[in-house]
Amino acid sequence: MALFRELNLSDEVLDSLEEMGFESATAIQMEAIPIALSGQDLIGQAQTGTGKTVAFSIPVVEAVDTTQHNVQALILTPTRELCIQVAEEIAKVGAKKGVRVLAVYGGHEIQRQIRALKNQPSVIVATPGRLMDHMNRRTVNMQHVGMVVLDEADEMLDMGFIEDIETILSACPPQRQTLLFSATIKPGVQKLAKKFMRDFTVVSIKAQDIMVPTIEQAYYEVHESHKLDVLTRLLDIQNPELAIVFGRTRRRVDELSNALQTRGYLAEGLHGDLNQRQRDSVMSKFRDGSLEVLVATDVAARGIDISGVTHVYNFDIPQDVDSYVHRIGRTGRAGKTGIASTFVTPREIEHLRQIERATKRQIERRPVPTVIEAKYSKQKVAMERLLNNSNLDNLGGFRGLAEELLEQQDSISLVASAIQLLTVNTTEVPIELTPEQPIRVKKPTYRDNKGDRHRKSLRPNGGGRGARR
Ligand SMILES: Nc1ncnc2c1ncn2[C@@H]1O[C@H](COP(=O)(O)OP(=O)(O)OP(=O)(O)O)[C@@H](O)[C@H]1O
Ligand SMILES: [Mg+2]
Repeated sequence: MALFRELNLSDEVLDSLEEMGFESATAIQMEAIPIALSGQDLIGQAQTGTGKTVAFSIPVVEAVDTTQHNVQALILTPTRELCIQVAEEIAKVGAKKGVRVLAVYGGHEIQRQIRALKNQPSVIVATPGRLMDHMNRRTVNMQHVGMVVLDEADEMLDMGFIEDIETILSACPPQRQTLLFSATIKPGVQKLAKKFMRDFTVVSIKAQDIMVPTIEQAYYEVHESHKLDVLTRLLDIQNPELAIVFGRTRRRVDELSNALQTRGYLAEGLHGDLNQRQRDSVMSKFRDGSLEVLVATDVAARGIDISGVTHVYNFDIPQDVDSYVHRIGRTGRAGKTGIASTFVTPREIEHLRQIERATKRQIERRPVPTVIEAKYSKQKVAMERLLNNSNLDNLGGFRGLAEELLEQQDSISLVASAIQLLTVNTTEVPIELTPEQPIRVKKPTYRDNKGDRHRKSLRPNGGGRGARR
């Protein structure tokens, strides 16, 4: 590993990186940063969670001239949550240099964005739809944009976004530098990218290494009607710090998050039908740990970086391989370990095999855990909670209460009763979810402006920007 100090960066950027706790550069950072600093166009592909954001944030920050008051760099992201996250990361890298960064995304009050744009931030991070809105209102000036980054580039050049991207790029100066990043860049994307880029360099990891080695992958063969029970058993047994559960549709996410709440889990849903305030609130609760389970559509599949996510569950098997790679990549980030479990109905086994072939990794089949195993795990967790209660030496008034109880009952019965109460079994409260159709054939998908994925066949009047609005 190379140190950032060896990469010829400005003192301000080095100071910021130190503040962030980063000393050595990851592989993609080591390779991509010098190329980007030399002014060349670049496609950067590296596994999920390996620091692509910093790999483009550093060249962005180095390129900014803070004495100029205009927009000099533009970063595009496919979802609002990622837009906010990337803007925060660039602001951190640019902190010592005093780089001003603005996140411009849909669902956020537009007048406030217009006022903020008038202050001429140096860097804009945007979702395409909202940026186009500002372009149409002439509330953003892109004449001085010297650098454009497409994060999740393959997704951005996918059919749902491509027209917006073309419009945005043609509003930027042609001599600008263009950087593309994603964990999944297929040759088709490179071909398409030629349209937007000058002579470009590709920095890429080998195809067989696409899967992050620190993510343990397993699947469970489960009938549709049995998925909820299996999920709650796994949650009890695996006891994640934070978990993301992916469902196929918005309805699925709503039903599943309600069901998990009913069964006593701190769970909430995230999808494109929620308003932005709800989306922000769910994300901030998940980030600060007051929510343990985030139930989401593919809107949370790409780029989202939350360090405590130890487990990912594909409640519904993802539509395609890329979605699988990105979804499970929400765990096992920055060298940490993670566990990804996928539920597969009997008719979807062939689809799972396709994913295995494409990722060149066998996904281990695991037996569905039983009620007894789940119960035993819950009891173990309860016992650990009693034993490791950090207040054990400082129970004050509770000791008096305990003495009072011990006058009436023997100690074993009382502790047993405490364990029982701590493991109240809400886990198997019967709840019915609306079944989802099994996935069999692979169909192209598109993404609407709320960030959710749809089958192409559902798309009204066959395409174009209009269909997403
Ligand atoms: N040089 C570094 N040293 C230590 N940690 C780092 C370094 N660079 C980035 N990180 C951390 O690694 C985590 C993952 O980074 P990032 O979100 O940029 O991954 P990514 O490659 O963009 O993944 P994805 O493909 O899922 O978007 C972040 O928490 C980030 O702060
Ligand atoms: Mg990323």
